[in-house]
Amino acid sequence: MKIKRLNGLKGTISVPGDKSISHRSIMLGSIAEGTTEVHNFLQGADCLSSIACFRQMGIDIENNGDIVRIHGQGLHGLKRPENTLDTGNSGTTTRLMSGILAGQNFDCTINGDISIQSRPMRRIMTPLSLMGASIESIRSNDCAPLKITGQKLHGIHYDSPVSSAQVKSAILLAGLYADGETSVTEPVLSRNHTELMLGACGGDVHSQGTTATLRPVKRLESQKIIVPGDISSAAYFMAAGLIVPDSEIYIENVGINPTRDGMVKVCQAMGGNISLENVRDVCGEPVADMVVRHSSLHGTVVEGDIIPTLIDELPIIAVMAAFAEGQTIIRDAAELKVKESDRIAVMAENLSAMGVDITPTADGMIVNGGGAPHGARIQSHLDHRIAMSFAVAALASDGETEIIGSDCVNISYPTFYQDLFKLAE
Ligand SMILES: O=C(O)C1=C[C@@H](OP(=O)(O)O)[C@@H](O)[C@H](O)C1
Ligand SMILES: C=C(OP(=O)(O)O)C(=O)O
Repeated sequence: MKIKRLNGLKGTISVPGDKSISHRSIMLGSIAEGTTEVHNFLQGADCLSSIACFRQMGIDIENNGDIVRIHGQGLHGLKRPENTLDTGNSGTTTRLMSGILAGQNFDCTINGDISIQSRPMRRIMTPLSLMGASIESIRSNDCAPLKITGQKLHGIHYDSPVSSAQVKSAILLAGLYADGETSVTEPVLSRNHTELMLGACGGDVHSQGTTATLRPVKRLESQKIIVPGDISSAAYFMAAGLIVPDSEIYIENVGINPTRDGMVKVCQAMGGNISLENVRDVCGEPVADMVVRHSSLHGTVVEGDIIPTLIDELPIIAVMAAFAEGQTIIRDAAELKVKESDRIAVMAENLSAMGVDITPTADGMIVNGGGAPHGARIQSHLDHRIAMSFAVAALASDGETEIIGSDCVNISYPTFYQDLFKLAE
């Protein structure tokens, strides 16, 4: 993909459904009683991996592109898969599904692509083992492939060393199969979609501060789920609207759950002209429309409790920092190293190639903005968030940018390039 500078992005955009909520709709729908109907399901490769895995366990899932219907078989209705469950590129599928598999009455193996095979799984293996699960890293490297032999589980209280919704959710989902109460305390509150969605389908779940507590129930009920637009996908349009001169973009139907909305706060802290309209509730999740106008940005510090609320947006925040006056410091974000790529190293490599003054640190990066980034050959490292971030950077840079491995946007946003270039017509 080759991209040149553009001016004046204008128009209305509706980003696809939230990835986190789409995954959870498949998992909870599969173990609920009755048919779960999902509207605005994200048809990205990651969520299709979740569908494929639960189909392999005997769940009938109809996907007509507009509406996904999951014919749930109840908490104990999954069947032993004949083959390895393939989670593709999806950390969310791998970790959340492991929690469910830990409590089944069968054994199975799960594995994913080369990136998944290097992402840390010890973070779920430890708490699930404390619950009585049998979960083994087949290559003894704490990564997938994982062999999981379902067991009778017991409830635990777990003090998680990381603020990770995937860890928290794996434990809570296993807790559905435990003989007592399960609770998780995390250092900083991470996204709470699992708690909200479990509550909506009849789960007994309570949150207080950074602790979520679940008691097992006999059954979960199916739901109609309307998935809000993904703020992590909207983030590229927020950034594009702010850094591309003469732009004004209206982004419709964006989920603004307070455990996910750090990007809006950072845009505003950098001087971005971004406002929320029509704030409403859709299926228990807050949703808004956004108006974004080109702005002169200045540097900021992104650290502490806000980090989990924008963890996937840090690559595009680093791009905004490159176009802002002054210094931006990102810290407390060591988690970036264990995503689809090492997002600290890859942002440093690629922004440097564009002539940006960036220093990677152990838990983030320091970007000195105000230069004039120029086009370059960008390696996506097959990380969708990296490809999308540099497509936006390219629009405001001199010359031409080539993104190698640009197709990986398919993971979370298959129509990304069409949607972006439509705003320039
Ligand atoms: O629970 C989820 O849906 C997700 C949680 C986050 O990961 P961690 O829990 O590993 O921080 C995020 O990066 C990922 O894109 C989706
Ligand atoms: C980290 C991400 O997803 P996952 O962990 O599900 O692979 C992401 O989408 O940026």
